[in-house]
Amino acid sequence: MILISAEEIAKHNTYQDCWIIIYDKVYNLSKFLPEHPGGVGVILEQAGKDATLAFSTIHSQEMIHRYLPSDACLGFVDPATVAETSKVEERRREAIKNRPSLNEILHLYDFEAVASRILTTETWSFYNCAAGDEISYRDNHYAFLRIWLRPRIMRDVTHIDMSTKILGYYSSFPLYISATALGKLGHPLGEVVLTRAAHSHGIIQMIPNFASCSLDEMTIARKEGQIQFFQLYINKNRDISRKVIQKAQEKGYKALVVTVDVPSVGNREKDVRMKYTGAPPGIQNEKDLNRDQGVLTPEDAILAAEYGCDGIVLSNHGGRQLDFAPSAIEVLPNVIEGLKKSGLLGKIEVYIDGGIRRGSDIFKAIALGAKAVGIGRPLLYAMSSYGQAGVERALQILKDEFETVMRLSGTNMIADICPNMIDSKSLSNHSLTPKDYLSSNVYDRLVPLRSKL
Ligand code: HEM
Ligand SMILES: Cc1cc2nc3c(=O)[nH]c(=O)nc-3n(C[C@H](O)[C@H](O)[C@H](O)COP(=O)(O)O)c2cc1C
Repeated sequence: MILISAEEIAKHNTYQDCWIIIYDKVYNLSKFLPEHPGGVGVILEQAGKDATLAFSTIHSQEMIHRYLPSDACLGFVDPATVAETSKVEERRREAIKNRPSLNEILHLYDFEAVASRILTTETWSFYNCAAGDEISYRDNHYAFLRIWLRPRIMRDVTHIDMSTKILGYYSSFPLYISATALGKLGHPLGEVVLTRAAHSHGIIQMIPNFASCSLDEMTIARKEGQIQFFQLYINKNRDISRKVIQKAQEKGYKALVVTVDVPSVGNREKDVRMKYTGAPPGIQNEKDLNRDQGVLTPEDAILAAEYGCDGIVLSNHGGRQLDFAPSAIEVLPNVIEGLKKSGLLGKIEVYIDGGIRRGSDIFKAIALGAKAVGIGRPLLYAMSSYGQAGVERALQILKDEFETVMRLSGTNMIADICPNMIDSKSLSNHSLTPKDYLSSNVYDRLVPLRSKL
């Protein structure tokens, strides 16, 4: 067995001379590189390094034998020379190897459990964290548990049409992908994975201003006729924002979604603690934001309508900004009522996000007056654990659950889902939340430092 030191491998890191490590074996990819169907760049980023993780989230192991001649394998990396950081990689590699198969995944919490093992501690903390004691974050989910259904029977539910329109654009069911920054922390292809899955399911993706992928990468990934919206943080220097908007328009994004709830970044303790042990690059960019406040009250909803917005997203930013800001689902009835009283209902579309984990959550939001709902973390977890196939499965699970709830509630189309299909009288009574073991089993508790003493 030929052993090659990590130091030696690191020297072969160029286009002409490219070695990488996959599953402890060293490969000379110099000849294969120009032919790699996924492009030269992704492999060059790994040149001279252990590429197992990047490789295994995209390819199966047998791909190597199918595409590379046997003499491309030069030997094994000498384990004695592997740096400490690779032990982290080793843990992640094991987690990928031992992850359940996709058809064993039954609900969105399964993705969260798998991702918590696969992601680096830093990325997990960034994706999972929320503000303060994470009360708003948890209540985003719990609030849905305070709404019950009022199913109607003796109706013909043979044909269910889940399709709807979001700002006039078709969506196969009332869900869109919310903007979440820094997708490449979780998957080498980043947001492009979400773009492709959104297309497979006929839903709209909201592209984050702070995407890891360039606008070009995401535009190229877009299929003919696919609709994307662009999320924008307004920069203090308005000229910069104007240029970004112009570029987004040129690239064919159909709507601009202005995030107005981040005048400064919330106090995200899980993430902050991780920064002491080394933050993933780029997160600090989030500080460079604008001065407005978020839409969580009827007053601001009316203001947004008066400013001429076509729609609003009720959101507490996934509980990542102001702890004890109410959940979007809880404020939804008040906002609808406020718009109605001002004669603005019907002039502006209302969307919500935060804590959507089940098809029944979507149903409850529609019944209370939302046009559609957005989803953030669960898709990041699905993407990080299983790539595009994972995101597609997550969306399919939600679609199937939603269809079942529609059918068993006696509704055939979205217009049938109205306030009297649900019982929301306990929505604002926070002491009446039932215990949800699935959600609490994957919740990553904030732990005081005492645990280290
Ligand atoms: C042993 C070396 C490798 C072989 C034989 C290989 C082979 C292939 C093949 C055949 C494809 C076409 C798509 C498919 O059939 O899935 C592909 C795509 C791709 N590969 Fe590799 N690859 C290798 C290494 C890597 C590495 C190290 C990365 C690092 C991230 C990578 C990233 C990608 C990406 C991003 C795509 C495009 C996938 C997509 O667009 O969906 N590959 N590769
Ligand atoms: C990791 C992460 C990054 C996010 N980045 C952004 C962002 O860049 N811009 C934005 O407007 N919202 C951002 N959000 C908020 C989401 O758009 C959305 O409001 C939230 O994720 C919904 O809650 P959920 O994760 O429970 O589905 C982010 C959320 C997460 C979890």
